[in-house]
Amino acid sequence: MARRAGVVLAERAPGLDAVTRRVLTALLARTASGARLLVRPEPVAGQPVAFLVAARGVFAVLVRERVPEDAELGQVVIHAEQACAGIAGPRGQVLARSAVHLAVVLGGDAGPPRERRLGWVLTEAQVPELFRRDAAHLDRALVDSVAGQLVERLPAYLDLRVSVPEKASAGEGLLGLAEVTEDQVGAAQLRPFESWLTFLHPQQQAVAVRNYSGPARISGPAGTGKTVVALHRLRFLARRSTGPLLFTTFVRTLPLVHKASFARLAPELVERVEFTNLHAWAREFLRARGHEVLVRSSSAETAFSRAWVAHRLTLQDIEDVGYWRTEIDRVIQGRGVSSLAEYQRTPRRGRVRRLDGAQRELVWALFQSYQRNLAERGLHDHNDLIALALAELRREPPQRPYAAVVVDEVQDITLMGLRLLRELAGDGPNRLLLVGDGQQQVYPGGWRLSDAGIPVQGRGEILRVNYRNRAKVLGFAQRFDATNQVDDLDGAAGVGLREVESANAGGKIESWRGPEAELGAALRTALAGSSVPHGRTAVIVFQRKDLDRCTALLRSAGIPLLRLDDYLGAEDDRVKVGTVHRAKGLDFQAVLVVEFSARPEEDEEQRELRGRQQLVAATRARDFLWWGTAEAG
Ligand SMILES: Nc1ncnc2c1ncn2[C@@H]1O[C@H](COP(=O)(O)OP(=O)(O)OP(=O)(O)O)[C@@H](O)[C@H]1O
Repeated sequence: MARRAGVVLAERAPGLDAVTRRVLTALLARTASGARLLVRPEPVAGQPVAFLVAARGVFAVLVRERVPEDAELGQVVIHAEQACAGIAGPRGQVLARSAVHLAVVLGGDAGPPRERRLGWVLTEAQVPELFRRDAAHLDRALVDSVAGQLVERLPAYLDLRVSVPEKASAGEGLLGLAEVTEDQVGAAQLRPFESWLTFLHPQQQAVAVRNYSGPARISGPAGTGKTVVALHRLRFLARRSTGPLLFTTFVRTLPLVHKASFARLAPELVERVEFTNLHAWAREFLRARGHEVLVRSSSAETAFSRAWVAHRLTLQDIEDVGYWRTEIDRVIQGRGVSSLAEYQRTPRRGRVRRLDGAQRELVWALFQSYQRNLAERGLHDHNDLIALALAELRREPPQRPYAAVVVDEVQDITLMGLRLLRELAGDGPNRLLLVGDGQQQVYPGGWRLSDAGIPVQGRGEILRVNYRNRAKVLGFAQRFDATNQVDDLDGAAGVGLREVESANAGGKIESWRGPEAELGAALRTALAGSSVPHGRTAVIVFQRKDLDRCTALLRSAGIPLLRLDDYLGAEDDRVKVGTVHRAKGLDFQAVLVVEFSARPEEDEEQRELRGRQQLVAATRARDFLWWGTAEAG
């Protein structure tokens, strides 16, 4: 195949230098197994010598002896992005600007790559990397469709191909066959085809590359691609800046799952971006500044329980212990309230029960006693981590500021967390991006971005097309959209799940209701009857204790499990199982939701919170949603 490719190139592009011809020969040989190559026979400065469209994406190719200066690379990137702008994909989408990669192939005995900001830098021996099948973004039909559109736009480039001859000579035939087989084996091992890596809705694309003069916010209901846009935008920002970038959320495991996605989208940039949850970031930052902060959840719980014993008599008739734990966690500490007088004036957004002055005094006394108990043992809790990091940051800003900070699932971060992020990112253009959906808030206690001094007027975007859930799944989930007004995270009206447009038809829903004793059998039947592999299926519950019950049932049925607490996005054969708090931000091809019907009486706030949690659980399913309700007794 290589020989044929060499002949074709010599005939059609005789003016290429020897190194370029050698590299392009290797690329052209791959067109026999489905890739496409457009070659510029007379290379021009500032433009790629070829465009390669392969399963891994679209590459603008440069062949050089050493890595060119950034100015030239930047010019090539812009040329390539312009050439590809508006290329149509499936379902009304367009080729994402960030799906166009630059590949600089270093011919001869080039030293190690110097800089990878603007593209991939490969030696000749590394060229097969461009064809790795475990990272496929495009199937064959899409490769042809994209290449066909590029051919129309680039008349100066030749559309060159070689094909596997029907009666190949021994050597060539074997090579061709080996490549074809490699493609087929690779295809069988692929993750489900992930079109978001390459194609965006025109509105998603616009948001991914817009220039914002200050902090910006992306909101929109579940499954509208907020995280997808955030990742594409990270790539866009990383290419146009130097220095580190930060992607963070409240949930511990989520940043690592998204890091794996980003590595598929922008392998050349993954080292530039730090993916970490906010508490881990704060702990590391304090450690680097010489402050070891001891946080142990179990000790904090003990400190709180001791405080509760002392104040129970005054507070338990108003609300139960969990309510007051949340009041301290999300309102007092979460908002950084530092005195009783301030607490008396504090708006308690998201909390339905009103508290008068005398009641607030009682809560404050409980809080103080909790603080004393922690201090006596030299301990801190998670909220202290954020407060201490904020104070340290204000005392001395970081030596190497982040070029950009992206915050996902922002609705569950506390007000203090937001202040920390604002301080960290600063106010400059494109430095802070907040992504979230008020409708999916699974912890009570709210804020407006303006409370944290984050102005986003004119820089708020709302996404409205749901790409995740097939129509039937979406229809089922919409029943949980009971809130009449959805907050856009800044006090104005947002968009609810009922208002989204669905991008995917079909889907399957099953529901089950029965005695708890039969839940194990019902789960087994649902799993056995589902055509979705176990590894792409999740079981979601609402509380920790329900998790233990379901885990035990599934284990006793011999079903291999992985807790969502330990799930980092890697593919395997185990059913994922976890609470809705851990399932946030994720999705699975099939989801089995288990609810236990026996619940203590709920007030309005708890009912609303439960509705939001149900909405989050249901919208995690892409194709198949099973909803089980187990009745006590
Ligand atoms: N442009 C796109 N093309 C194809 N699929 C897409 C696109 N955008 C999003 N998706 C699909 O929708 C899923 C949901 O996207 P994403 O997680 O970004 O949504 P989200 O708005 O952050 O959701 P949630 O708020 O529920 O966590 C993705 O995993 C992807 O499969």
